[in-house]
Amino acid sequence: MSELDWQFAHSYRTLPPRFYASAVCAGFPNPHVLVFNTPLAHELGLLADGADFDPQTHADVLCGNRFPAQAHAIAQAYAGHQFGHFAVLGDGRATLIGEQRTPNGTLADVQLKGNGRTPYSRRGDGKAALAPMLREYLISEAMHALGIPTTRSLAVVRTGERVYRPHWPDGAVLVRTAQSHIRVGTFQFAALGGEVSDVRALADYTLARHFPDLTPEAQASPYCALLHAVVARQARLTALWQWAGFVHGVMNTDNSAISGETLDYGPCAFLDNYHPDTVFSSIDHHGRYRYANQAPMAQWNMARLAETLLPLLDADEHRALAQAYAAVNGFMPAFEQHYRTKMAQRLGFADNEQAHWHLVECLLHLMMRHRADYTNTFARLTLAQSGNRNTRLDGTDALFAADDFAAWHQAWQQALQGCPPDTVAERMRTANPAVIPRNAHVETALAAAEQGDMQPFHDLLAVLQQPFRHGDETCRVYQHVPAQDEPYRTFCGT
Ligand SMILES: Nc1ncnc2c1ncn2[C@@H]1O[C@H](COP(=O)(O)OP(=O)(O)OP(=O)(O)O)[C@@H](O)[C@H]1O
Repeated sequence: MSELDWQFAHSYRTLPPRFYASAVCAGFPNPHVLVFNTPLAHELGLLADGADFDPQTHADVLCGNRFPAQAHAIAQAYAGHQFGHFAVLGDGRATLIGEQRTPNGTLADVQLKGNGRTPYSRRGDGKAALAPMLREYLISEAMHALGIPTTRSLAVVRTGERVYRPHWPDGAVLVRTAQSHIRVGTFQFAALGGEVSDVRALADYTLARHFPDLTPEAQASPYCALLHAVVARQARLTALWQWAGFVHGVMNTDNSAISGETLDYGPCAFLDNYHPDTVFSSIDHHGRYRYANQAPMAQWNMARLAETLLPLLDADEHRALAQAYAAVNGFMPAFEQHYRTKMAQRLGFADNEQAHWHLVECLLHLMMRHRADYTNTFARLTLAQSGNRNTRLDGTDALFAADDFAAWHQAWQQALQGCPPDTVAERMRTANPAVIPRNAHVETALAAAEQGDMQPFHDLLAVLQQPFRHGDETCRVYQHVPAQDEPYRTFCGT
């Protein structure tokens, strides 16, 4: 039976000691591995291809009861603006056990989430409940399959103890991997002590780890280049969220990853019917992180990052500010470019010229007016364009029967004239997912898992791992849109 081949680096520990604290092993009574991501283990170099592996024999390591011999477990310090209010935070329920050297030469953080208290836990228990950890596994893997940069999920381990939450649910640990867990909030933490040398140390570390082409050795203005590079990644990420109809729900600066990966799957969810004001988080009373506000909020987070870098940008305050403004102001044009291109592809266009974008805008407006389902509308158009004209999908009937939609459809088909139909259909099939992790289906799978039945979870996961299989019968079950009482707001726990 194979072992997991941990090849750890501990580069984060080269930062000044105030950036982290040592973490200790957990003592869970009866850990049981519920789900293990074998393909990801291969990608990370943890398992050889074809290896005979039983994750159960690694339950103690995967839940944090025992650290691998090569581990130097730490909790990372960070700060963050949470719903606009600044707080000093840190991993209160997470432990970085090491940075795995992957076969392609990069480092990937291996972090346990929910494995108990750390020096940053404040009054929290450091634990996590089963359903939210399985939810993070499911949605992060769905995001990955959709081509959206994200932290990944290696395993979920039920710990064998109950945690103090409503209904005393089972406790669990998620094993999460990431290009890194450096956050905008990590830079805010670095700047907090007032030592420019701390910000410089973190910036240099970030450059070396994520942007090796931009290091001080390679660039005249490495810190300005770093800011531009992070802005570019965040702009692309946010555009992909908008394209997919993903509402992150808690875009605090401590959840904004410098790597440009989606981080923290607490109150997130995907749109059912299209409406720009959709909010899923029950604590987001003013809609700060509503669907339509995600790009401005991501840009706001970039401004917070820029503030921390000001002393490194230029000795002259005005010149530093000018550089910061220029970088942060680059967010919206980059976002628009990515978003419009992806949305034009949804309608089969290769480019996002104004006339094509106008068609997208008009369709979104019609979808809002007719309360049409976002994903299913594009999936139905895709099937129709592929010659499958009679396929009806939930949440699209009112739209497709409307006169204003017929006029739009005619204009769209006219715009497509001259484009090879097969190319258009193929472009649409790859730009429009057939399935997304709809809240209702996710909740059903999690409820079954809480009762000890993991089959619905695995069935849903299998479909989400191949989201572009239009017309597939298995997909159809998950294209069903259950009736909603609340039109635009859904509540989901974290
Ligand atoms: N049960 C808990 N015990 C201790 N600290 C906690 C607990 N739950 C959350 N925290 C801490 O509260 C802060 C905000 O929590 P949030 O839910 O945004 O993060 P998270 O989901 O725990 O972690 P991440 O952002 O890494 O996914 C973080 O510093 C987190 O570590």
